[in-house]
Amino acid sequence: MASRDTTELSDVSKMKSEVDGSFKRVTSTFRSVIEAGGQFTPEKDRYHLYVSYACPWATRTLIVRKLKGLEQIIPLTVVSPRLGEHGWPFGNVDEFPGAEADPLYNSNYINDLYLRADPRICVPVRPARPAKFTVPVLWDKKLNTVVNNESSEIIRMFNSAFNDMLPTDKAALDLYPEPLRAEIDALNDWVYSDINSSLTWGCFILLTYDLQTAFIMRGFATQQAVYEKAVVKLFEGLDKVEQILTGKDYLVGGQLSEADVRLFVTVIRFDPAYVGHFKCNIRTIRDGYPAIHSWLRKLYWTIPAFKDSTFFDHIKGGYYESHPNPTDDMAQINPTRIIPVGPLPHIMPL
Ligand SMILES: N[C@@H](CCC(=O)N[C@@H](CS)C(=O)NCC(=O)O)C(=O)O
Repeated sequence: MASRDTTELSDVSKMKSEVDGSFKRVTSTFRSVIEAGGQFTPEKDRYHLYVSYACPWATRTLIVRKLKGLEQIIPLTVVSPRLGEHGWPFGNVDEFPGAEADPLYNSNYINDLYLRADPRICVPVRPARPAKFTVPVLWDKKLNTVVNNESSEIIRMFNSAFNDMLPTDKAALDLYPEPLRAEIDALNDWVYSDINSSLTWGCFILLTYDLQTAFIMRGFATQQAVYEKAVVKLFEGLDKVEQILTGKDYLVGGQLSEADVRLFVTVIRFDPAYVGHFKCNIRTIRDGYPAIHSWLRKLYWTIPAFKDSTFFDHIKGGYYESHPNPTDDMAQINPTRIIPVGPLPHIMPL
């Protein structure tokens, strides 16, 4: 958990519209750590994970939970992908295949959980919705609070905090291995201080952040110039990933790491959602980036944690059907709510 706080670089909920149509971020709320001897100790069935399959950040936690075999230790609840004016609805409020009710408190919205944890956090951020309550949420059933709502930190906890309870092979799987940590931490530092600089070779985590940021900026940008700058930068980033992945199966150190997880959740959404919804259409992954496409398909088709955490109906529902309040700035992106059928298939075979 050593790396610097880069949350404000990744969290759509922390962004505020600027005059040029881009977005600015504010600081996160729940940043506790599960660790032996701490307030939140590693325990079976003490914690509960709330996610949306639509959300790339939440999907990071799903993939790592599954890779590490934490399904029996940390139960999961999936909300409806249709983010609305009251936030993320549970399945009892907005029926959607795969969306569930809240088994702990029968909440209507993810917001209810945040307010249960801290009634003071209902601070207006955008006029259309009174507050921003994000997924993923790692909830503590013992203290009735949010442990952490920052995916990059949750996946680090999942990577190591529960190892004593896991079978040897799962405990041995290290997605943040010691020899790579300095590199990853340095990258996060660089992102924190200089996100707008051009990308550096080998900055895998940085690149993931930058791609996510560019997607968001491009999608939400209301000004042509901001859009064009962001989309060009995004594709320059993809060009570099393409070179990095040429002849390789993984991003860092010849092994699966959190860098792959963090990039996968973005790239898997690219052709089905970002190309159309966010006008990210200079090239597609399937037609423009053979190395990325091969890496993507190998992860998806050969490692079940990746495929089992990917639900294209939720992804498309999330992007194309969310934000029904027409005054919400994000509602401007797809006011008709029509969901494109393609591309078919959503992911190509190996
Ligand atoms: N930094 C957070 C970002 C989480 C985030 O932005 N989640 C979005 C969905 S992709 C969300 O829940 N937004 C709620 C809203 O916009 O009201 C993380 O990585 O966990």
